[in-house]
Amino acid sequence: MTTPSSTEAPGFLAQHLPLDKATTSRPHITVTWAQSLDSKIAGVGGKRVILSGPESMLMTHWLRSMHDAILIGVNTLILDDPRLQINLLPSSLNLRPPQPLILDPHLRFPPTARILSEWNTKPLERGKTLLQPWIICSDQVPLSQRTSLEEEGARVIAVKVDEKGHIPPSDLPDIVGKLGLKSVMIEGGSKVLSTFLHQRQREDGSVLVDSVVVTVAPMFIGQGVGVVPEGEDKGLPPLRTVHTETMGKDAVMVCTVNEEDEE
Ligand SMILES: NC(=O)C1=CN([C@@H]2O[C@H](COP(=O)(O)OP(=O)(O)OC[C@H]3O[C@@H](n4cnc5c(N)ncnc54)[C@H](OP(=O)(O)O)[C@@H]3O)[C@@H](O)[C@H]2O)C=CC1
Ligand SMILES: Nc1nc(O)c(N)c(N[C@@H]2O[C@H](COP(=O)(O)O)[C@@H](O)[C@H]2O)n1
Repeated sequence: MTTPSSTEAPGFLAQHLPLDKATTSRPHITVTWAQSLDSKIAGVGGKRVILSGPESMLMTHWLRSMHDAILIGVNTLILDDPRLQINLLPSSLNLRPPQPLILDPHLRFPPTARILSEWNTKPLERGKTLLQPWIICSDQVPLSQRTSLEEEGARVIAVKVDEKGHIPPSDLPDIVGKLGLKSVMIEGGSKVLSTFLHQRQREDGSVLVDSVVVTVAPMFIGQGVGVVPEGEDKGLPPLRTVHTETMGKDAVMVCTVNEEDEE
């Protein structure tokens, strides 16, 4: 069993993930979540549940610190009002905070969201513990709406969407590459996890998702939000576990997508 250090990234993460925030031109994509034993990531109506114990939560903050950006869907932003920071790690390490990225095709982002209000009200923390929230929306959103959110302090990036109105997962490497980001940690929620796991390949034929890091907490949620939405459990990629670690009460699995493992 490992208790992660607050001054050094857990060795198993350093071994398998982009500690140096990736050096190649191909952005590294990690998909991660915390789940219960009955494969739920939140309670009824999307109510946030603290699944991770202190040890695995610290690991998640190390994982965040190892990526250039943290990406979530807009529902998670609205339901959880997350910080997406690395505040469990000591500030003396002077780690650059990861860039918050929100997938929000219709620009439903509430200007009251904590990641924006803290950016606006704590100017001395900018670049230290806080980065400006970047929101990726559809290029069909009227310019006036985009400008209005930019005036509130966010950066809005307009991109083409797919027939479902989603930001196409296969376009993400290109989108983040153009933004100068070399690695992205996708934290959820359920719909975003599902579309990214289902999109098996990049345009060059390589796997879209390089790493999957799952925290399994020894608890049952019962009714709630599944890792992927109901009915979307077909067509998920074969995973190969490259490391399992017990952290406090939780198990943390590091996996890769291995298409050749599929029967
Ligand atoms: N335990 C854990 O580790 C985590 C749990 N959660 C939980 O997840 C829940 C929210 O999940 P969920 O409701 O599924 O919502 P998501 O957070 O996955 O957001 C989904 C929305 O993102 C937009 N979107 C843009 N591009 C895409 C794309 N490619 N694929 C999917 N969606 C896209 C859509 O917005 P639009 O509808 O406007 O088109 C869509 O409805 C919350 O309850 C939260 O607590 C979240 C993160 C981690
Ligand atoms: N690793 C992990 N464990 C849990 O138990 C969780 N509920 C989550 N949720 C994710 O973390 C976000 C909240 O982040 P902050 O604490 O505000 O930094 C939440 O929105 C989910 O993405 N993760």
